[in-house]
Amino acid sequence: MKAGIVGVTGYSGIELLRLLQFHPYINVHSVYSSSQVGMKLSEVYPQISSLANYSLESIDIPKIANEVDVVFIATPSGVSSTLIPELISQDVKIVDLSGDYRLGDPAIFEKWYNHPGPRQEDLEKATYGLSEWNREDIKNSSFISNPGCYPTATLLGLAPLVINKKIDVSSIVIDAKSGISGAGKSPSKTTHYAETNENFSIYKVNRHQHIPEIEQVLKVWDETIPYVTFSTHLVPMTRGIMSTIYINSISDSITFESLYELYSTSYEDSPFVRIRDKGNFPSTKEVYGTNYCDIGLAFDERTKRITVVSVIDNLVKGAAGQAIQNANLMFGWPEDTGLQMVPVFP
Ligand SMILES: NC(=O)C1=CN([C@@H]2O[C@H](COP(=O)(O)OP(=O)(O)OC[C@H]3O[C@@H](n4cnc5c(N)ncnc54)[C@H](OP(=O)(O)O)[C@@H]3O)[C@@H](O)[C@H]2O)C=CC1
Ligand SMILES: CC(=O)N[C@@H](CCC(=O)OP(=O)(O)O)C(=O)O
Repeated sequence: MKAGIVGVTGYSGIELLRLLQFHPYINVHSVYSSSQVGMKLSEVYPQISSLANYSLESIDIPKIANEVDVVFIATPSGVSSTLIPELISQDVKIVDLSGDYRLGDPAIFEKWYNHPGPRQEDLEKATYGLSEWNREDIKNSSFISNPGCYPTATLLGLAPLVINKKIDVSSIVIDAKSGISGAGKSPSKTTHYAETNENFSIYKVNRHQHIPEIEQVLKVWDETIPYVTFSTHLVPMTRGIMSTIYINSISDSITFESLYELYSTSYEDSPFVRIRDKGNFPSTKEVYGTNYCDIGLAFDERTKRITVVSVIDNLVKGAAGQAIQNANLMFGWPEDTGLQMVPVFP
C-alpha cells in the first residue's frame, strides 16, 4: 500500500516516516507540506538522508487521493477540518492525528479548542481510533480520528475498571505528565528551554482540550460517569507521558490480585498493553520509541483507593504508532504489523 503524510515536517509526521520504514506492507510514497514545498525532506531533517529522497509536495487533495491508498494527516488543530470535507469523498483511507474529529459535538469542540469545529456531517463519518477498544469499528472504517496522547494513556488505564463498573464514578482524578515533544515542534514561551529545563509546571488547569475527549469515551463505557478531574504537567524530557489515576473502589473484595486479573484478562489479546506485577510500576523510558502502553496497579487497603499508572511514548502510541496500528486494522493486517519495536533504554 502507498501512504502519504501531510505535516511530515512536524514531530508526529517525521515519526510516522521513521516507523513506516519498518512496515512490510506500507511504503511512504509522498510527503506533503504547506510551507516548504519543493524542498527535500532531508534538508529539513538531515538524519533521514539515507532514506528515499523525498521532496515536499503541495497539499493537493485530488492528487493525494490519486496517488496513495492511505493518508496520514499530522497537522495542528483546525487544518484537517479544511482538508477532510474534500478528501472524505475520495477513494483513500484517512488517519487524522489532530483533535479535529475526536469530539462528537461541534459546539463542545469550539468551547474547548477555541476555534470553530468541523461539519457535523463529516464528524459522523469519523471513527475514534482507540485501537484496543474500538477494533471492529476501525476495521470497517476508512476515516480514523486518532486519539490524543493523554487520552490514550488515560483511557487504556481506566477502561477495565470503568467497563466492569468497579469504581465510584464520581471519584476519578487523573494526574498526567508529558514530555515537551507533546507540544509539537514550534517553540513557544512555555516550551522554551529556559522555561522547561529543570522545571516542572502545571498547565491548562481545568481547561485542557483532552478533558471532553476523555469524558466522551468514558460515558460510552458507563453512561453514569459524570466529570473527571484531569490535570497536565510539563516534564523536562523529550518524549513520554505518565498518567497516574486515582479512583475509589466500590467493592471491599478488591485486592491487587483481583485488579491484576481484571487488567490481564481485559488486555490478553492486546499486544501493546503490558500489565506490571505487584509493586512494579512503569516509567516512561521503559516504553520509549515503542507502541507499548505499560500499566502498573496498586490498591490501598486503608483508603480503599486504586492507583493506576499508565505510560506511553506520546509520539508513538500517543500519535504515529497508534495511527499505524489503526491503518493495520483498516487494511485487515495483524495490528502489530511493522510495530514490533524494543524500547530505547537507557
Ligand atoms: N506531538 C504529540 O505528541 C502529539 C500530537 N498530536 C497531534 O498531531 C498533530 C501534529 O502534532 P505535532 O507533530 O506535534 O505538530 P508539529 O507542530 O510538530 O507539526 C505540525 C506540522 O503541520 C504542518 N502545518 C502547520 N500549519 C499547517 C497548515 N496551515 N496547513 C497544513 N499543514 C500545516 C507543518 O508542516 P509544514 O509547514 O511543512 O506544512 C508542521 O510541521 C497535532 O494536531 C497534534 O495535536 C496528537 C498526539 C500527540
Ligand atoms: C505537552 C503538550 O503541550 N501537549 C499537548 C498535547 C497535544 C495533543 O495531543 O493535543 P491534540 O488534542 O491537539 O491532538 C497539549 O497539552 O495540548
